[in-house]
Amino acid sequence: EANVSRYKHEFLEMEQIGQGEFGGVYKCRHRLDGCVYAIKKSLKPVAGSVNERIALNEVYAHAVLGKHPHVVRYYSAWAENDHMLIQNEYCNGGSLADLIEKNKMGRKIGEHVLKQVLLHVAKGLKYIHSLQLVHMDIKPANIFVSREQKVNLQGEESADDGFEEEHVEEEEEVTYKIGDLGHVTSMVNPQVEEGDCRYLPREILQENFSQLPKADVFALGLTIYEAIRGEPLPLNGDEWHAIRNGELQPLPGYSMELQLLLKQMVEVDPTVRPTASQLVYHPTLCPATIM
Ligand SMILES: Cn1cc(CCO)c2c3c(c(-c4ccccc4Cl)cc21)C(=O)NC3=O
Repeated sequence: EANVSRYKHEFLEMEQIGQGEFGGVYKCRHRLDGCVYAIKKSLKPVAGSVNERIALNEVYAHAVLGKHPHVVRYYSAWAENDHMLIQNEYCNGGSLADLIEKNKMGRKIGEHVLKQVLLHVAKGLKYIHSLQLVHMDIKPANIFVSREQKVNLQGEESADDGFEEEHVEEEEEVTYKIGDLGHVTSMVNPQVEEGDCRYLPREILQENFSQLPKADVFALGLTIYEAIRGEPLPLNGDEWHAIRNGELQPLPGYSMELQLLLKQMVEVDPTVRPTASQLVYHPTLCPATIM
């Protein structure tokens, strides 16, 4: 009936973790499986509207993109009482935008952290692009962080002769995941709903959709550039165009190889930008093989 709510019936709402014109995002515990999920609750879009296309894009994309360590996992979506709800994997470490915000005051985000972000998101993009899909809204707010305590008992595999010191090592494993698939579209017959213009390459604005995967690479390049500088990117104007002419500010304190890679990723000509696959195997990002 109209007012039976699956949301209330199946989930315990713990806290609101996001707010937008679309509605809200909530951290919820499933009453049956006891797991925590992120649930976005938005007003049901008007049939035939752009918002409906974005909402359907998101669910179709999640259904196709299934399970990947660097793409936020989808569980379910449903409609109730004029609302649309989508239940996703909860990432407990906030978003990259939160990390940038936190580092505004304090010390800068370390190069090794940024290389991890770049590598993980490139792996997620490689997977998305391998399915002939493109994300089209890569930006700090759509990269989520999962932190897990990894406890590995040393000596457990050796014969337990009673003399082995049980050595427990606490280490935290951080995983970066691509979220918010509302702008995902097909590479083949694209229905491009432009993402955030701060991360949009010029060719997309000019409706040249011949190299869509390179738009994701461009947006990832500017995402890392912003994480380094800690300054918001321009929405328009001369500074917006300067960046699209490949003019990036020097980034003191970061290696030349990383700065060159970022410049390559935001190249004017999309064919010059590396593919996600080339990024995954890029020597700058691959942990140096100890000779
Ligand atoms: C604002 N906000 C904060 C978080 C938690 C980060 O620690 C968050 C998540 C998601 C989403 C989200 C984005 C787009 C569509 C659906 C969802 Cl659930 C939004 C989120 C999502 O899919 N998974 C999240 O953890």
